[in-house]
Amino acid sequence: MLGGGSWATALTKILSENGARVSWWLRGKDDVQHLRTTRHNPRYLSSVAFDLTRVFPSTDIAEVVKDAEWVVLAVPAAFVKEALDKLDRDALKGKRIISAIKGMIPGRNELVTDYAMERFRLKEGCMGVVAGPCHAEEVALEKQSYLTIGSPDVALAEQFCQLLRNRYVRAHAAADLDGIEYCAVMKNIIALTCGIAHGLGYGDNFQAVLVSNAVQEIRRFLHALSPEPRDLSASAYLGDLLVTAYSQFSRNRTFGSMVGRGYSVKSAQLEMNMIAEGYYAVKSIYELNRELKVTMPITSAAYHVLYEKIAPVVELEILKEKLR
Ligand SMILES: NC(=O)c1ccc[n+]([C@@H]2O[C@H](COP(=O)([O-])OP(=O)(O)OC[C@H]3O[C@@H](n4cnc5c(N)ncnc54)[C@H](O)[C@@H]3O)[C@@H](O)[C@H]2O)c1
Repeated sequence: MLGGGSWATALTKILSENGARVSWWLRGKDDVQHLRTTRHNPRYLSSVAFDLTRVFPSTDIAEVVKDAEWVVLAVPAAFVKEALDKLDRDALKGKRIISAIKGMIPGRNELVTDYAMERFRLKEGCMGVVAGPCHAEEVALEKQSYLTIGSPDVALAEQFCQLLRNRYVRAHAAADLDGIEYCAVMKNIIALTCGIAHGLGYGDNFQAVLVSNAVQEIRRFLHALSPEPRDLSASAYLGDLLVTAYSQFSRNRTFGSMVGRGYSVKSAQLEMNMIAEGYYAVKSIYELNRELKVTMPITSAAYHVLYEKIAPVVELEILKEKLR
């Protein structure tokens, strides 16, 4: 498991409680020491106690990966390149890689799976993504949750599902890796925009229209990039969009709401101790769309507010006219 945040902590809980041995890379020495002595991650989901006969925290990423059958990437997208670049180019050879990251590599506007495949010379069939409407906080509380594992190799996806299934986690396999991964990136942009609207005082009526228009925006974008048939009403797509747009645990929505209420981007980021992936996703998707030229009013509005310092109130007035 690579990553020390909430999602890495939640996935380590699920996998280790199901009997897997989990070597776990965390960046901070103090966090590793704390885990080894108290069995708890001090920073994220700190109520979860780990069984240290099955969970092995370490700051040595090469050592963690060395004997692993599966490698799960759960570092925020903004830092995944930095983390993976610590590894030798052959370090992931012969392993099965699952990305649990819902974001793109900043500056490269590349999906995490595409970057990993290129960096480690992997074949597409050895990678998968974890998606679905699932917040780490609810995993910690063992609330009923659903995950979708997307991989062009559906057998590999199904093997990972078997490692995840338990009393409160249902998991199923799907073949649409690109569609699921892009949708997971885009739903964060939508949640962030819902937050901006909420922060400005728009209500539930407006948010419902925003989210329905978002489904159409995602459909157009996915069709332009990867026009395979897919059912966007499935929980890996629509479910994930809904939970991120509406949940109290959605940090993208919280971040957007702070911006809508007048915080600068910097001060909103400083105040949250967590990463709002949508901030980076907006830039990647907006830049990718410069070539694709898909009509994307919601992504454009978020971009103008976050990167061109257009006042949220002005941008939402413009967006309002474009929604149906
Ligand atoms: N939290 C969830 O419920 C959830 C659910 C599904 C997917 N995800 C995805 O999982 C990924 C990880 O998110 P999270 O929620 O665990 O993050 P988080 O905000 O909970 O944790 C942030 C982590 O990033 C680390 N970090 C900060 N600066 C770093 C750096 N320079 N280099 C390396 N690491 C650094 C921090 O130490 C911390 O471990 C994201 O792509 C997110 O979209 C999260």
